[in-house]
Amino acid sequence: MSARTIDGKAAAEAVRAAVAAEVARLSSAHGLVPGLAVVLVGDDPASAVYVRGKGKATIAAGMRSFEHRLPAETTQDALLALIARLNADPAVHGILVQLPVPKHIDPLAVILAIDPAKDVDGLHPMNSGRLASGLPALVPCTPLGCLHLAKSLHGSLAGLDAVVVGRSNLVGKPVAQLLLAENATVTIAHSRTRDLRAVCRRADLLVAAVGKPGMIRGDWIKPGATVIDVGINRVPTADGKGRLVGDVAFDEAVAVAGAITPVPGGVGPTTIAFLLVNTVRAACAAAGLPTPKI
Ligand SMILES: Nc1nc(=O)c2c([nH]1)NC[C@@H]1CN(c3ccc(C(=O)N[C@@H](CCC(=O)O)C(=O)O)cc3)C=[N+]21
Repeated sequence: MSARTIDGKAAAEAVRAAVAAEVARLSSAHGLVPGLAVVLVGDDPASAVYVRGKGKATIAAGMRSFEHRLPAETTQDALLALIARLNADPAVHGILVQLPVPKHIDPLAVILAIDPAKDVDGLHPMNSGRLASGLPALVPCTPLGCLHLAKSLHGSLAGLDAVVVGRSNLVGKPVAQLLLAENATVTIAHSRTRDLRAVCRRADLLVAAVGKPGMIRGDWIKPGATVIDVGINRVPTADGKGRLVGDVAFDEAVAVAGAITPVPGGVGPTTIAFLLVNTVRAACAAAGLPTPKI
């Protein structure tokens, strides 16, 4: 038996179409054009690709895109000064500073400098705390994408055994909070978890967010389980170009799982789609309009 491959690209396209429709409505009914500022410090080529992808998707949805590419030697003070300007700019509703930042910059200082109302990455402790407390919050985009894919497959997640492998502030912890809010029974596993294979094998829904290519093997998966692979790892190939693989050994897992997200074409495209959703939500909140239903 072979698992169903979940089409993240199609799911993302549907979300982006809904965003574009909502943006058109906001613009004609309220003169509100949501704006997203993306800040990239340094010239990491992989990061530059994401920034370009985000900029294109933002324009295609009818929103404004503000890109700030700063040299790698930019000081922390200069970056904080830019964030202060973006916080004060009424045309900017969402701010995303691409991570990682160069070593001489403290990422926490950057995250704390962003106005929580514009924090479309959901990394400010105000937003992560609100999420954990069950209050309205801006939630990180990758976890929103994971939840969207899991819910479109399962409908209700209530009572499912969900195992999240990875405990980052950007993915592991918020995805666990979202699953808990959907009434799943949630285990957060990580590199120090004893018998990780046995823990993973209990999962009806397995979310892999560790950043280690192919670490989750076929025999770690309960037959018929849903597997959401968040890993985006570039591994070398003979032609020198490299290719993207997830944290799950896909060829093994596909023979065991009930449904699985591929890499690329799984969670990645939904991340960008929910970045647009978060920007529209932030814009509506700033304008005193109700949260849109997307
Ligand atoms: N503050 C911050 N927030 C982030 O959300 C953030 C970040 N920093 N730093 C880098 C990572 C990485 N990331 C990706 C988003 C989409 C794809 C994506 O769309 N990937 C495509 C393929 C892209 C390709 O082929 O190169 C896919 O999986 O199908 C990948 C990676 C967001 N990140």
